[in-house]
Amino acid sequence: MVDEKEKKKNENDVSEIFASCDFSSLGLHPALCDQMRDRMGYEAPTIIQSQAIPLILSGKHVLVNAATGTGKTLTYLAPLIHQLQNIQPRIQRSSGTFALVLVPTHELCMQVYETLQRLLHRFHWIVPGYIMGGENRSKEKARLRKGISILVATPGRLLDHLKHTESFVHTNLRSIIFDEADRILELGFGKEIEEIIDILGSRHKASEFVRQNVLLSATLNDKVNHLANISLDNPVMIGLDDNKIKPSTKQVTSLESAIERLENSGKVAVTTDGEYKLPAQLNQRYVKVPCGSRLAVLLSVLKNLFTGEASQKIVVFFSTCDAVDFHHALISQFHGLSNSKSETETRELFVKCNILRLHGNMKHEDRVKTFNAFKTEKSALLLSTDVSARGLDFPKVKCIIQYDSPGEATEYVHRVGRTARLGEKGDSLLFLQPIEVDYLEELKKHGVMLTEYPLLKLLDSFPLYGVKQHHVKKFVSLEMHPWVLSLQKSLESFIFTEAKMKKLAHNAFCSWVRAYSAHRGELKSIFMVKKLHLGHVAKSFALKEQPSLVGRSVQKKHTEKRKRDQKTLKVKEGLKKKRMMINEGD
Ligand SMILES: Nc1ncnc2c1ncn2[C@@H]1O[C@H](COP(=O)(O)OP(=O)(O)OP(=O)(O)O)[C@@H](O)[C@H]1O
Repeated sequence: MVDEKEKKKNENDVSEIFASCDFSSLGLHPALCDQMRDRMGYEAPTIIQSQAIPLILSGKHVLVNAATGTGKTLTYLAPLIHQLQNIQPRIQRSSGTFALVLVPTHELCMQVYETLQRLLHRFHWIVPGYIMGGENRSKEKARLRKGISILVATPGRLLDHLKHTESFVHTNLRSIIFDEADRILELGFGKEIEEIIDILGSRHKASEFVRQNVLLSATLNDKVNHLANISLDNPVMIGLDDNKIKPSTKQVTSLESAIERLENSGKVAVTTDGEYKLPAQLNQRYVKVPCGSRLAVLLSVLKNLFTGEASQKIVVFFSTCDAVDFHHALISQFHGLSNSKSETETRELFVKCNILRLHGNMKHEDRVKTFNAFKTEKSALLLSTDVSARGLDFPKVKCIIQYDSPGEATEYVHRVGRTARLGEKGDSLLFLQPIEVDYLEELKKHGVMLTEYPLLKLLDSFPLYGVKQHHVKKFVSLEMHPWVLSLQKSLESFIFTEAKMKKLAHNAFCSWVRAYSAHRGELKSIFMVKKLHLGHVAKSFALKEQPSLVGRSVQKKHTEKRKRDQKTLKVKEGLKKKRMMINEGD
């Protein structure tokens, strides 16, 4: 009976992801369809693919908004390949670049290139290639001189070659794809993109060809408007709800409910206040942890996950590169509770796992190594900044932990989107301090709802001196939980005795505070740096003492301001806090 229910549920999940047609019915070349089915295992198109591929094939400018992990890469690559293989006589390397795919990060660049290579298996005359920051420029120049038919690129490096590589032929360019369009702009590539579009020709006519441009993301928002308006001509919108597009001119029905065409002016205006699409099978939770206990709780959650199941793939997101480095070093070396009774226990790592790290300050080759390793490993823990948040398709990731909050709701959506891809199950856990819980309201505005993680139950399950916590004593607050206290003490002693670790902790502390104060706009009222207790922040890096930030005067000012603000808040929050404490102890 249970099996039947589960089967029915899986069938429903599948019907929400895949369309009930096959690739050939979308108008794609039979050899491409065979390649996708026989070599890549793609039996049927996803719903977004079935909607967008015919439109892209028709040559229209298209704006695609679809949940993470629904196959947007194939949505644009398959029609590109179909269009290029159709050109007679066959295109030649010497004719240069016919299609350009712009992506925000190195890793996404490699990933799209790899998919492209596999798709082109039966079309050897169409040459794929990539250029990106960190790679050897002269080797790239040589490849461009030989000719790349479909070029995947990051914006900075592309602009560099457009300006300085004379042998780069782009007069035949027919399509530009902006994958993760909003992120390209968020990373500050707006000017580069404008210059690129300037050099490559307007959206209307590049040379004798009509240019087709396509923009895609799981979170199209008003940052994209400018880019859409300079690059798209009378675009078709796919997957955008009516309330995300202004002005909306048309009543939509059936298939058209997902396709809204702006007919009056061809201008795009996407609003930010709409709901984001998240995978329905994603189990989203949050955990409320006071700042000083964050590290102990993170390690406890990880220990539990890696002890519970033999193979686990988990990504933990941090706000800074220094924080990634510190936690990576700590988890790779920390052996557990110093006052634990068992010798063997202390010889084992506290969190036993294969640990990897990824961030923008790493050497390009190391980034590539990590990216490939995490893709192929069956069980691993990846600590990362937002460099992994966009578009990366690591197979079988079971859980996403956002240890440092993401800021914009869009980033939340992309981070959790690294799991629960293409109908698979996945969990996510967002860490929030009690002073940050209003962030849940911010997420709610975008239709993102989270339930609370049963943290005390988890902490109670850890044996301390051989006795399970619930046999010891009831307590009221999380900070005073014997397991947390004991773990925190061990972490602090470990850092205190290791000079290298202490240095990493100091750096991580400083950059974390800087990142915290850099929250933008409305989020500043949720993530208020002046509400932070820097001593507690230091504890979250296992530091016994708070390191100097940028000089005593700034620190003093901060403390005075915090004290003043705290006085005012005290009365208001007193009652609320008491209630919270009692609830926590219940
Ligand atoms: N029709 C299909 N059938 C089976 N698998 C598919 C199909 N289309 C794509 N996939 C696979 O689905 C996974 C997710 O695809 P992709 O990375 O393109 O998603 P996405 O929508 O771009 O996600 P994100 O928004 O996170 O970038 C990939 O592993 C891809 O190979």
